Amino acid sequence: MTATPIALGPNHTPLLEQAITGAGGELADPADARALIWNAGPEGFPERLPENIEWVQLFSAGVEEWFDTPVFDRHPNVLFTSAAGAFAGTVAEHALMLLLAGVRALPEHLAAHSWRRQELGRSIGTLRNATVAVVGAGGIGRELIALLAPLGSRVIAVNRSGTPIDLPGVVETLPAQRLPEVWSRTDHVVIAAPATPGTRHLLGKAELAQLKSHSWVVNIARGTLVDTDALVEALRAGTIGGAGLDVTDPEPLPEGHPLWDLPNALVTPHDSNPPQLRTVAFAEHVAENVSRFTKGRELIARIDVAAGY
Ligand SMILES: O=CC(=O)O
Repeated sequence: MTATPIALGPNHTPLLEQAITGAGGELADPADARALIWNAGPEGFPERLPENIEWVQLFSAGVEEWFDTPVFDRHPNVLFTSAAGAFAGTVAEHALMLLLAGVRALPEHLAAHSWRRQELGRSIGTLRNATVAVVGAGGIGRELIALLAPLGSRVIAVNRSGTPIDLPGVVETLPAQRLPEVWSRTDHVVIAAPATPGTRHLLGKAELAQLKSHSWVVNIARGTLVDTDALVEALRAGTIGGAGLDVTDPEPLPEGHPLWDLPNALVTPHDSNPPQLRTVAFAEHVAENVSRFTKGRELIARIDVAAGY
């Protein structure tokens, strides 16, 4: 079988070159290639792709910043794929870490300088039999559900269509339009949905007001899905248990922002998928998609331009 010409840019790395050539591709210039593997953000992306490019693989799982560019409109005949799913394992692990840290009162314990056993112990909750709403049951959400199930959590999964998520631990799957029902029914919330105009501030003042005083909110998706000011207000007032945030709005979260100092906020700097893990996972994703492309099979993580992710 002849190798399929694939272009790589803007950064050539031995790992990605190996992923391409090992999966049936051969490195080529964009002018001669059938596909482009792009391992950076929108800046520097070619204004017009050569006509011969049929498929472009993008570098991130969330692609909302690409929707702020004319790239999709300019190339209506090109298939774009994201890295959705490629980093799901590491991001789900991080989400579980934030949720467990919150529910088991790790921040209070870290802040303690004396053996206040009775007082600290009172803040500890459990994920066993707790209802956890996983808002956005795509790649990350599903990985997280698989981690929550052995802990005995009862998951309400929310996805766009409401198509039942057939995984252990899921007690109910709801379509996105029934999200308003979820807040008062759940103990904790994990946000794992893509950033689209429709998901902006899906957790705001009115929604936070329906959560329980022990509820932890974890966001590993995008900061814009949560109304930051409303969250800060709820955290200050103690009307929810706390928030574990790998993503914030704004991002980077400026020094001096209240979220850094609130005792019931746990912030990590969007590093649930750090470079040393991302590089390897992205190369595996590229190898899988190049292999599919060379065999004429359907690619994974196709971007649905109309849906916005
Ligand atoms: O946030 C990181 C990504 O979307 O890949």
